[in-house]
Amino acid sequence: MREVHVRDAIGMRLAHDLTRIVPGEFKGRVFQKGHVIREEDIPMLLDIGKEHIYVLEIPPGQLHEEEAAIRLANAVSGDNLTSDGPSEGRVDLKATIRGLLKVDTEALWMINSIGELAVVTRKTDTVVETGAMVAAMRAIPLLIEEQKIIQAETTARMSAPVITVLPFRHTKAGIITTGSEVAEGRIEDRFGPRIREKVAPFPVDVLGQKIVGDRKEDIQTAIRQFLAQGADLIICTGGMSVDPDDRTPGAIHELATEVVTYGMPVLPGSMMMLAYINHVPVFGLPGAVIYEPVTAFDLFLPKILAGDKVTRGEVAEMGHGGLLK
Ligand SMILES: Nc1nc2c(c(=O)[nH]1)N[C@H]1C(S)=C(S)[C@@H](COP(=O)(O)OP(=O)(O)OC[C@H]3O[C@@H](n4cnc5c(N)ncnc54)[C@H](O)[C@@H]3O)O[C@H]1N2
Ligand code: MOO
Repeated sequence: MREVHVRDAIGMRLAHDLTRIVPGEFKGRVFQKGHVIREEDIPMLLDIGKEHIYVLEIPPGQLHEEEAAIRLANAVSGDNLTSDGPSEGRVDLKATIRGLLKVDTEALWMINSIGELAVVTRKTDTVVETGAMVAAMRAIPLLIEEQKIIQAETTARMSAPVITVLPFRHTKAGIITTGSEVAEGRIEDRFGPRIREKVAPFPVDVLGQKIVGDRKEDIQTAIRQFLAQGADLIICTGGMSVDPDDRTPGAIHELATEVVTYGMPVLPGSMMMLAYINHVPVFGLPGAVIYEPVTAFDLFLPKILAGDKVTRGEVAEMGHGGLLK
């Protein structure tokens, strides 16, 4: 901090907040710490009795925490985000839509390894509401080496973007329910209502539900019919485990252009299948989805509805933290 005459302080930063008091009318902050003094501020400064003020001296090659936070936010922010601040040296990123938060976790790790700065996010692949705070960032010291921010900016540019929110797409879904016990009316179908409940928070139109038995050909005919109707998501239920009547995985497998996985390191829901027929994702949901409140299906559904392609690598990573129950 250095003491300077106000007339010499133009372009310098205030070292602390300045308060004005007008009896009966006003008491509060008129200039904020870090504020860059402009020519037009001088009359007000003199009005509140400040002929001399303390300014922050920023040596070349250093950045004030607020500028550092603003630059970090600009560097990491992708689509559907707005920034808020700086306040107390921190800039926040908020979602401007309801969607799926995507964080490039590797780039984030690299940025946070630079030191003396912090970029903090919610977990990637979480559903975020409009207006929700999804990330916050700051420099740790009041003055930070500009080189560190440049390094963060370079890392962010290579991964573009580090943080983004994907919108949920308008999706037409077809439900195919297998199982002779349901087709023959021995038990009441519980899967249809369950899936409608799971997709309700998203822009999904359910084209319909086809109740088929355990014949592979019937499951495949139902899949083809939904594709012909323009379905961009197909959800098959039941018949996913090891019994002779469990024909769903085979039926999907034969029609699929890509099977991402049959079985995954998540419990409950480990017998789930995810495949693609061209660009249309196809789920095979195990019985556990009707019984358990949260399963593998809940982890994958938002990604699929945001059009985020699921890879085998991501599936394998889910074992860590995949014990949901
Ligand atoms: N020996 C093994 N047994 C089981 C395995 C395994 O790997 N080896 N996996 C277990 C897991 S995990 C699950 S989950 C379950 C269920 O898997 P399925 O998807 O094959 O389910 P189903 O056999 O078709 O049905 C199980 C149960 O749920 C009832 N069900 C099915 N669909 C409906 C419906 N639409 N509405 C109402 N109820 C429905 C069905 O009647 C059965 O009672 O397998 C474990 N076992
Ligand atoms: O597929 Mo089962 O859902 O792991 O319980």
